[in-house]
Order: sequence, then C-alpha cells, then structure tokens
Amino acid sequence: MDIIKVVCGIIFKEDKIFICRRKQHKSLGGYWEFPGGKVEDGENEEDSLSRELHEELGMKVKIDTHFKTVVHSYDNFTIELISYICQFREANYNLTDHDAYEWVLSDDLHKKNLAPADIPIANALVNFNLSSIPPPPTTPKKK
Ligand SMILES: Nc1nc2c([nH]c(=O)n2[C@@H]2O[C@H](COP(=O)(O)OP(=O)(O)OP(=O)(O)O)[C@@H](O)[C@H]2O)c(=O)[nH]1
Repeated sequence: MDIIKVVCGIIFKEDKIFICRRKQHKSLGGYWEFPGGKVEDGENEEDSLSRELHEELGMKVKIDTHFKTVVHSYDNFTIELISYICQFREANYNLTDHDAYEWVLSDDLHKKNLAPADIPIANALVNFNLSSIPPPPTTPKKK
C-alpha cells in the first residue's frame, strides 16, 4: 500500500499550541490534529504546509524547523506525518475542514482526542523547549 505523505504544523503562540478538530464527515472526523495536509506532487514540504494553512484556516505562520516524522498505519491507509515547528503570525480562522480549534499547553495535548498518528508527536512535545530554537540571524542595519 502507498504511504500518504502529510505535513503538519506545530504552531506556537507564546507557550500554547494550535490544534483543530476535523469535521465529522471527513476521514478521522472528530479527531483533533495539528493542521496541514497532503503534500502534492512537485511541492516541497514547507510550501505545502503554508498552502494548507492558508486554505484551511486563513493562517500565516513562520516555519522554523522540522520536528518529528511519524509513520502510522490506520485500517485503510498508512501516513507519513511530518511535523514542523512554526510561529503563529496571523489568521482569519476561516475554517474549511475543521469545526473547532483551541490553543493548548503541550502538557494538555494528551487530554484531547488526538488522531492516533499525532500521539507520538504530542508526547515528544512535552519535553520540547521552545527556546531551543535559535533566533533568526539579525540583518545588520545599513549605515
Ligand atoms: N492535516 C493532518 N492530517 C492528519 C494528521 N494526523 C493524521 O492522522 N492525519 C490524516 O492524514 C490524512 C491527510 O490529511 P488531509 O488534512 O490532507 O486530509 P484531506 O482533507 O486531504 O483528506 P480527505 O479529504 O481524504 O479527508 C487524513 O486522513 C488525516 O486524518 C494531522 O495532524 N494533520
């Protein structure tokens, strides 16, 4: 069986992380997840993530770094779920594929009904220190 490549964002606003709940009629409807979607042919992972966040949430983020990749087999399909640490910039929260969203602390992620593929990512986030991400290089001011 083919493996579906899916990219998702671990989107931080200060110390909270954005999660959203899939609409009931969708595959894995009712589960909470990190937003993102399938990587299309010819797209790189970052472009795919930016596109999905814009399409599904009207959201802009700064993508920092790859975090963790999980391969998970559901009954009918297998996904490679590739997560990136992101910083929230702005959103109009125009939800197209989800019916709810929340900002939660990493310690509280396990209280939500997360999609099974997301659980190893949520577990790894408990020990994650956001300040471990190096700040972007500052551009020298022109004289
Ligand atoms: N975006 C996203 N998808 C996830 C996560 N975890 C997880 O198992 N998935 C699954 O990965 C698959 C692809 O996600 P998608 O967001 O592109 O789904 P889609 O709208 O194209 O799928 P659909 O129209 O077939 O329901 C879905 O079956 C989804 O349930 C996650 O954290 N984020």
